[in-house]
This record gives sequence, structure tokens and C-alpha cells, in this order.
Amino acid sequence: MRLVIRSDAQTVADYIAEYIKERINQFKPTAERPFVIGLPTGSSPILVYKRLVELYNDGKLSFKNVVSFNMDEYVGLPRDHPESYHSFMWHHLLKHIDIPPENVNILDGNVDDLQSECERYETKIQLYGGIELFMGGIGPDGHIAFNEPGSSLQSRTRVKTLAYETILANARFFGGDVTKVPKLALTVGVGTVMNAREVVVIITGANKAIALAKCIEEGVNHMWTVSAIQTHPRSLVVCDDDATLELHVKTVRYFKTIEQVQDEMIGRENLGLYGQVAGPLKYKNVPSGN
Ligand SMILES: N[C@@H]1[C@@H](O)[C@H](O)[C@@H](COP(=O)(O)O)O[C@@H]1O
Repeated sequence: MRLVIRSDAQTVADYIAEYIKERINQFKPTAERPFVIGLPTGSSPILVYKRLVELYNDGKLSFKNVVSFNMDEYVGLPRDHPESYHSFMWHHLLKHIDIPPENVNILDGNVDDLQSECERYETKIQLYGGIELFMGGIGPDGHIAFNEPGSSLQSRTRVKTLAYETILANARFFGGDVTKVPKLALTVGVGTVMNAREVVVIITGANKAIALAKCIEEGVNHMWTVSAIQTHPRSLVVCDDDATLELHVKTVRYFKTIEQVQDEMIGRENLGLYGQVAGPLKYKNVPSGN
């Protein structure tokens, strides 16, 4: 796993947006071979989406041949409700870019048969050959998507009952009224996320500090479902200084020096994807720390 630490939420967003732009452009997606991306909601990715829209407006990135799968959706919240994840995605990203609407996949939490909807979603991901890059955020209890503590680390897309802590955390989007927060959601599983060829997680703010420490310094544990990324061959966590508050000083220094040494040895401009050397330099295929 790589851990990249930046000073604040804006520089974290800039880093991730630039990273995604590079990944999509390097993939050279076509209609027959689209770039399949997994996307989250929540406040953490908002700045990333804003930066991606700017990159699109500057002509540096196109989503014409990108297919998206969102992580989750509330059950029973009308699609056009301002807090549905459908509304969130169109408001913050999708309506501002050139992604064809038919390439957008978001779970439907208003169907009669929720289980079939989850199975349909998993099948569609498979039909596209899996997800190339899954971006995720986490809740303060370390959940990824809506995979609440205790979720199976092999789980697939399914219906989940939300933890009280999550309902409380998300009440801010419903005027602070916990009774208005849906209690059920559809969510991709931890296994669905881990099957992506690459996973990138945004962790910002002091309220995520304990979760980050559990994810980085402790073992894989279903009570902190994001910790499953320790077993992923290509995982990247990008956090801000505030989120590092519960990490050991030596952990922070370790990951900072890894980046520093790579910069010194290779030069940031020559770093390819996954932190490996891109060009014909003296040092080839320098390991990334994954
Ligand atoms: N299901 C979403 C998660 O996917 C998201 O990561 C989390 C954190 O949101 P925020 O970034 O607002 O802290 O909120 C919800 O629980």
C-alpha cells in the first residue's frame, strides 16, 4: 500500500484528480475498450470532482469513453431527492463533463427487488471486464462505501442496514435530523472494491484519524473495513495532515521519506503509475512501496 500525505484537503484533491487524469489518458480508452471507474459520494470527493471538471474544461481530460459505477445509494430515497447519490453525482460531476449518460451506473434504491438490483450491478461490472480504478472515501468508523463494521471482507453488492454512527454522521445532509436519514442502503461489497485493478482512497480530516491509523498500522479487520486494502496489490491512500493525527510519528516519517527518496532518485516528473519509473532511467522499476 502507498500512503501519500498532503497538507490539506485541496492538495489531496489536486493529487488524486491529477492521478486519475493520468490513468485515464495513459489507458487511451475507446468505445470498445472504455476506462471503467468506481466512484464515491460524500464530502471528501467533492474537491476531486471539482478539479476533474476543471481538467475537462481545460481540454486535458475526456470522459467520453469512461464508464462509471457508483459505490452506493440509499434505499427508498427518491432519485431526484437532493441528497440521493444520483443527485449528488450529477450535481458535482456528471452534468459538467462529457460522459455519455448510458455509461453512468448508479444503484437504484427504489426498485421492488433490491437483491436482483444488486445482482444486476455485479453482473454488469463483470460484463465490462471489471473495474480499472475504484476511488473511495471512508466513514469515521472506517467503512468503505456502506460496508459497515463487521461486513464480510469478501462481500459483494447487497442491501445493508446502516450503523447508527453512519446515520448520525450523515444527518448533517438531512438538516441534522436523524429520522430523515434512510436506514438502508445498497452498496458494493468490500470484495467488489478489492476486485478493482487499483484502489485509491481519500482520507481527510481529524475525524478520520483513528480510522486511518487502524487502516495503516493495524491488521486487516472487518471492524474497519477499509483495512482490507492492505491485501490489495495496487492500493493508494491519499490523506491530509489532519488525518495523520493518530498515526505514529515514525509511520508518517516512513511514508514521507519513501516519497522523498523516490523523488530524489528518480525525479517526480519521471515517476510513472504506481510510483514506478516511467522512462529509460538509471533505476528501472523501482518498487512503489505497495
Ligand atoms: N456511503 C458514503 C461513503 O462512501 C463515504 O465515504 C462516507 C464518508 O463521507 P464524507 O466524505 O462526507 O465523510 O459517507 C457515506 O457513508
